[in-house]
Amino acid sequence: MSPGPDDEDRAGPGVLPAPPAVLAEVFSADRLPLVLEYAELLATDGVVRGLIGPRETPRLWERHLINCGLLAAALPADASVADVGSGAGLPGLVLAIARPDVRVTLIEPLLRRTTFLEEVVDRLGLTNVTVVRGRADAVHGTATFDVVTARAVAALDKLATWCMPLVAPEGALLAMKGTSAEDEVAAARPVLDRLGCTPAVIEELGRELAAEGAVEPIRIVRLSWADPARVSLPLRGQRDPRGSGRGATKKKRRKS
Ligand SMILES: C[S@@+](CC[C@H](N)C(=O)[O-])C[C@H]1O[C@@H](n2cnc3c(N)ncnc32)[C@H](O)[C@@H]1O
Repeated sequence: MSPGPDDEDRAGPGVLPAPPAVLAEVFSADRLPLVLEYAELLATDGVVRGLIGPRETPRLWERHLINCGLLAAALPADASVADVGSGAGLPGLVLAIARPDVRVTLIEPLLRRTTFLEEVVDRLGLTNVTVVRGRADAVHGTATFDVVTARAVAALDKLATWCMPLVAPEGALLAMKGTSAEDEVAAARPVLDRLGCTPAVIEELGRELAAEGAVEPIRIVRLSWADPARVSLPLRGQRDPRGSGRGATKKKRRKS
């Protein structure tokens, strides 16, 4: 599922295929121009700057934008969302485009990537996105979120250790995992138990569209706190995320 890391060939931009008809079933009509513009930026700047592999351009729609767009259906209304390891913005930027009601924080340590993310946010005029340059654990104790997302970042045991401290007591980690989901859940079980998670739930999204043959469904692993009343999140400073109602408690935007 990786779009091609930095060490992949820095080939020129590929040709972005015409968007498939199903795009209009995943994104509302008023958001389609933003998805098209983002796709163009990924296929051009994103490839030239080594943020997405050139071999991904032909499958940008199905494998990346539609794949991430399907996750939008799993977000509660007005949720605060943190996308850990956003890379070139997948799935975080896609979620922010698909769902203007949610507030998305993109957490990404690499400067080259956060620079691109901030440029895309400015170009698209997205007002519901915050870019944080740093590793997930640097945000521990400063903010919690209704939903934490991650795609192609780490195995589930490591991912849960990085992400669960960012999950609000009633929130959830939604890890996009594909066919490895069951194996990863089994391997991570001791870590998930130790963290205090509910048993992991594997969900499939996009089934209806898949039945029409239009898309591949996506598979996510959902992790929540087993006992939200007793969640003890490591806090720095004075703010208690649990007392702040829904959503993130702190926003950082660091210009590179
Ligand atoms: C393979 S890329 C996937 C990018 C994107 N999620 C996608 O699906 O296209 C993994 C990303 O995770 C980031 N990353 C690695 N460790 C991280 C950590 N501890 N906290 C936040 N991001 C991390 C990397 O910098 C990289 O951008």
